Amino acid sequence: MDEVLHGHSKAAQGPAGFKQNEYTKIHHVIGVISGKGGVGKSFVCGSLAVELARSGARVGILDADITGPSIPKMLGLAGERATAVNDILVPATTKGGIEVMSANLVLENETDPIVWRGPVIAGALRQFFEECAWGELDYLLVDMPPGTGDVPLTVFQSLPIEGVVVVSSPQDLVQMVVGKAFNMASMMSVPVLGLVENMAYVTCPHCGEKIWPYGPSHLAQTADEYGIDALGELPIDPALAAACDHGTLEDELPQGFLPKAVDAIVSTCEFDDAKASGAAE
Ligand SMILES: Nc1ncnc2c1ncn2[C@@H]1O[C@H](COP(=O)(O)OP(=O)(O)OP(=O)(O)O)[C@@H](O)[C@H]1O
Repeated sequence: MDEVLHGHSKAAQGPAGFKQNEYTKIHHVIGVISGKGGVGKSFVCGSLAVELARSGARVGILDADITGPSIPKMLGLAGERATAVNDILVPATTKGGIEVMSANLVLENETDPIVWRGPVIAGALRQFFEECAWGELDYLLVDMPPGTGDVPLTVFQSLPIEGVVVVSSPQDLVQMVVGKAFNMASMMSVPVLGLVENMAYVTCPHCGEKIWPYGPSHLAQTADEYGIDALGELPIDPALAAACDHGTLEDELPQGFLPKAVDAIVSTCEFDDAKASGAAE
């Protein structure tokens, strides 16, 4: 029974890992996950991509949140379509150079609901990775489906994810929803790079005072409990909510918005590169 609930290894459990094609050279795949929906996971994923791209990295986002895709809109790609050349998909590119593949970029109509069952979703994910010409990317960020169900499990099993950033709301820190995300990553043997608390506070537009509507942050305490890094608290910022709605996040995101999370990704990937080149010598 324990084996059924907790599994053992990727190889023992699920679909074979997706492979890169001849048009793709992705150096690092990083997931952004949350224990449940609506905590701002896509917002954090988009913000990380913007910051990495601003630093000069080649960045793509695979929007694995197939039934609730929100990446294209926040990055100004609403109404855009991915193209296809000889059955190979070509991602859409934002004006800042971030490549994006998302269900919303292949639907005839963006408001069409996606009512696909698990195996169809898994097929779409495979296409987005294996049949997509990503080119050379330093980082492919994967906006994971929320929660800990069938689809996130498929993503963990199929994509070569090197590490995940966990996004949480203030309430989730208290209600231990973070534990579900953390445990899922652990079961899949994927390192957790750290925890970001989204929507933790608001800044008074008049005096600049930080107001904590949900009480003092539990970020450090929760991160400690799981032995992972606390990657910072993010504000509720109406200007950024509007930027997501208007597709201008690339322009509006303040410089250095989530520096610890960006550093965690970059340093983990550098460490993995060093390990790989050491092993090759
Ligand atoms: N810190 C923030 N400040 C202002 N608006 C935010 C913030 N975080 C998220 N939002 C807004 O909240 C909405 C939901 O965010 P988002 O789509 O990132 O959630 P999600 O966790 O990915 O949802 P789901 O997993 O259910 O798809 C978006 O419209 C986004 O613009």
